[in-house]
Amino acid sequence: METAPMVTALALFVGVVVLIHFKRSSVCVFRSSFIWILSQLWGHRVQFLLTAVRSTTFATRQELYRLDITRHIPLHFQLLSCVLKRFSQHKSIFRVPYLDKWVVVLCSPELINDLRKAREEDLSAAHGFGATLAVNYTLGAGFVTNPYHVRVIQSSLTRSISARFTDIHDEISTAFQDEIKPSNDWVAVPALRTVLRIVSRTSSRLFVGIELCRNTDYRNLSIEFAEDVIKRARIINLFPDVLKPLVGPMLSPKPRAMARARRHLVPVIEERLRMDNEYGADWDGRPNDMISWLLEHATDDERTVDKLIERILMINFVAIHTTANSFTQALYHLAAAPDYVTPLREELETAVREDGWSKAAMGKCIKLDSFLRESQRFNGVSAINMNRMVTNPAGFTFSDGTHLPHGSFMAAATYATHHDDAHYAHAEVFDGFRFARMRAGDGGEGGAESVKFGMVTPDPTFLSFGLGRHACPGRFFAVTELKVMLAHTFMNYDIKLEQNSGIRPPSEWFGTTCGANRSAKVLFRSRA
Ligand code: HEM
Repeated sequence: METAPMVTALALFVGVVVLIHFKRSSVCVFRSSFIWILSQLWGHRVQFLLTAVRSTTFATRQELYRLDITRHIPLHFQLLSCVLKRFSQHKSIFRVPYLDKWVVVLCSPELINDLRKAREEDLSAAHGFGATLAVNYTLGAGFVTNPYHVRVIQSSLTRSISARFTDIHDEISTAFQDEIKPSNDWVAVPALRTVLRIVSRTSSRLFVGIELCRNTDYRNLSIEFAEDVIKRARIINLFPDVLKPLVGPMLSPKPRAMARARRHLVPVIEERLRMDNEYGADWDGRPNDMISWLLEHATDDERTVDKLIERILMINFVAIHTTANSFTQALYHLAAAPDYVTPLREELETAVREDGWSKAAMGKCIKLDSFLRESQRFNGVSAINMNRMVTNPAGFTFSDGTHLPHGSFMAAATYATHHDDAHYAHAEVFDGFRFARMRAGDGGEGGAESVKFGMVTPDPTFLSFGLGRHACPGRFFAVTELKVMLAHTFMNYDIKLEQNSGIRPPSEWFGTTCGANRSAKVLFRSRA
């Protein structure tokens, strides 16, 4: 009985806090939800009309952003992706409402270059990722406060790709054989789920060794944790900051994932720590894997079993789904356009004849590299990349004079940049060897030596891996994995789409995220 007034008071308090929090950002959210429902019912004309009215109001209220009425469209989820895909192809800057904040979108190479050149103390990537992924409650605060895993990936992992190439190739071959049994008949394979298992095994072979990478529960944990982080972060971000410490721990996917990971990783890490403490970091037979690399860079407070497990979960999070989605998209492209297969096979056969299956051979496969880069250009994993927050109390001013205040969030319009005819001829057409031709024509320097237009080389018109100091440090490993997987596929199988229609299964958009089609199957048949 006595608790009733307290519960009512608490409910009122929470209600008021939520209202205050949502006062600014969610007026637009409610309005855009309303617009969305209307547009579902009566078509897109209503949506444009209401949006235009709303944009005018906004423009007169605030002078912060230069607005283009037809392009400043406040929407989220499906509409958000629609906006970011179709309406940001212009040389400007505009902002869109997420459920929890406004995000300023940069649409020209000049503005994106400003973002690339900005000092860390002006624009923070860590705060950008941190807020988007609610890291304090999902991955762990260390992802932002002490991101030493970035150095580990940049240096130790990237340096070890050649030395561990045989393991990468072996794990990919074995995983394909386990997942897609050799058969003279066509076998339908659910593409994305299968690829996720292959990528998870391959990454884990380098990260934690052959035994664990083939353990079904460990493999499922690596896949499921990343999915949980994304889902939970979206929910946690719906709450105002003041309530996050309350709901964050309740919704956190970390405790369950840690408990599950401990079962597999504790013995391995304890033994490694024991050996390192006894013999230093140079003992014979010390595995050349992620655990060793982390220990080489970790400060004392990070050298505990739990902290190392947490770090491995973080690395799995950034490494597995990105690569699996990218590969599945490329696989769909290849299955939909089998004419690419013969030139790809010929190129690979020549390279392997000269260098065997090695990193050097992969480096010589310019057409393969081009095909993968074009697939990234065409789909990517997100409509916007390079999330940053303005951390300078004085705000941030772009080279064109646009000023954003402290606390603003921004990102680069990747999809729109990639699909702009000003940057790519016939940008809406998938042209697998586009970059191979560009590379050959690169001032006569073309061929394997030229890194320009190569898959791992970001530039202001190719943003799949970001750009500048925070460009994806795992891209060298990811690209090696992607090349070996695609090469293994076309050398060992014939592939086609289920209906043999030549139409690539459409990507699935959720807000700004672009995923490979989850339900499509690809047919595989072993080559004679
Ligand atoms: C095809 C696969 C991949 C794609 C498309 C991709 C894409 C990206 C993008 C767009 C960013 C943000 C860059 C920016 O903000 O400027 C990023 C950051 C990052 N990626 Fe990747 N990534 C991939 C694979 C990997 C792999 C395999 C690893 C690790 C082994 C990895 C580790 C990271 C890390 C640690 C960051 C944060 C970098 C920082 O904070 O400075 N990624 N990635």
